[in-house]
Amino acid sequence: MSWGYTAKPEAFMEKRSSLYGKVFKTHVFGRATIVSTDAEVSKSVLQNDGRIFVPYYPKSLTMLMGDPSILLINGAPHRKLHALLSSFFKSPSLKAQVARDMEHHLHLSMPSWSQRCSPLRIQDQAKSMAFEILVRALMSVGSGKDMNFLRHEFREFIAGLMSLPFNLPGTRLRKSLQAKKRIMKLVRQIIEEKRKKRKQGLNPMDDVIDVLINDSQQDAQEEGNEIEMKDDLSMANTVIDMMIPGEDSVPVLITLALKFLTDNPTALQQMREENLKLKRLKAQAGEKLCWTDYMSLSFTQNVITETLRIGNIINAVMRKALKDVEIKGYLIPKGWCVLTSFRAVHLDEENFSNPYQFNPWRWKDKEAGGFTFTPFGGGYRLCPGIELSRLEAAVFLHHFVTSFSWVAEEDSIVNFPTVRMKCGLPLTLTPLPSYPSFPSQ
Ligand code: HEM
Repeated sequence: MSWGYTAKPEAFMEKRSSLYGKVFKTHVFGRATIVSTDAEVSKSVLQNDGRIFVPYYPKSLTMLMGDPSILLINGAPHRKLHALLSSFFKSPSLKAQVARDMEHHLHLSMPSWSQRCSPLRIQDQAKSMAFEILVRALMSVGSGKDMNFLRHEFREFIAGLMSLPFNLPGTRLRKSLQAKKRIMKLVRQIIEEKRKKRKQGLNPMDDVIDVLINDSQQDAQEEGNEIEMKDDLSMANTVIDMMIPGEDSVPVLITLALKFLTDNPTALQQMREENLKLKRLKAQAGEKLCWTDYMSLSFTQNVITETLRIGNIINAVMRKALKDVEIKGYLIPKGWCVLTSFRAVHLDEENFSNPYQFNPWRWKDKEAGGFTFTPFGGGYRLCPGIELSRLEAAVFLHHFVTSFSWVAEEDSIVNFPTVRMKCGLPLTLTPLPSYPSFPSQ
């Protein structure tokens, strides 16, 4: 853990890899653990479904996750839920909504940013926007009382994810569990209202709750069962647990991209030119930007890819072996944990030349895939939010780099327990001649 707080946490891995090879034994959170910094071994671990490896999280986290939770379930129920969510998150209608939502939030916020005398903490702004967009995609709650309630309670809930696992009055974990109960109550009310509307013949597919209700109704019909209360409970749990990986990662991606661009003026200039060109073309054609336009900005996408590689928003994932298993000559004994370090692979010179250099050009004409590049994990648990995350970041970055130039205050990246900018990346902004970004709104 002490390595985690340094600027180079992978030095923990490098030291041991140099002594024992790319796969070695150690203790993480007090558990006997095998660490893999080898892309091939990590690939095999990630590609194995719940028969050999199951997800492993610190105890406080599992106590806060629901039962069942997408992050913990295995086998056929997991595959079904993962497929449902992935196809919803990939749908063009959701992407169009997410792009519009992000534009809307920027449209409301940017005028006040351009007039500020004090620096703007970009991480806080991105966080607030990404939270609202996520909640809308999950349960169609818009800005207002319920959104503020969810924001407050969710903050209280996640504060306990990495706490001591004691559920006693006054402990951090107990406070987080209580916050989760309050969120559950609201989410269950939303589910009930949606069910009532369905009885009146309305069957929208606007958000994750709609997708889950639809699925539970189909199951019930096929099996000739009544919808049970436990269906709504597990649905509420699924929705809340999806907020855990979804909430913080996109704003950190946006903030890190701006940090790396600040440090690399040539990359910033190329990205600004690419985005200004698109903006001019659209203005000449009298058209608004749509989600496919943002995704077609190749250099911007390369900046996002390189930010994911070097930023390592999710450093690693852990699995527990259910039986003895041998991978590439290494024995992983039953009951042991495996930590697949994405960070070590992304920063390994064997996989990327000058790995510590932010170099978006390395991705020119190159697929951002394979098992040496796994910011979104891989195999059965590959993040369903991949495309949405890239889209949100691209929309934010488009409007930001074409509207402002900036000077950044001194700040540094923190890598533990989660990746973020220590001071939220304070920027002093100057509007560019191309500002405002939303002439047509
Ligand atoms: C930059 C942004 C993001 C990064 C880097 C990221 C990374 C990851 C990684 C590494 C995993 C794999 C975990 C494992 O193997 O145990 C994962 C899973 C997951 N992510 Fe993301 N994520 C991002 C954004 C999102 C968003 C926006 C959502 C939207 C709701 C989301 C929802 C999920 C879910 C539900 C899972 C669990 C999938 C499963 O276990 O089947 N993520 N994410």
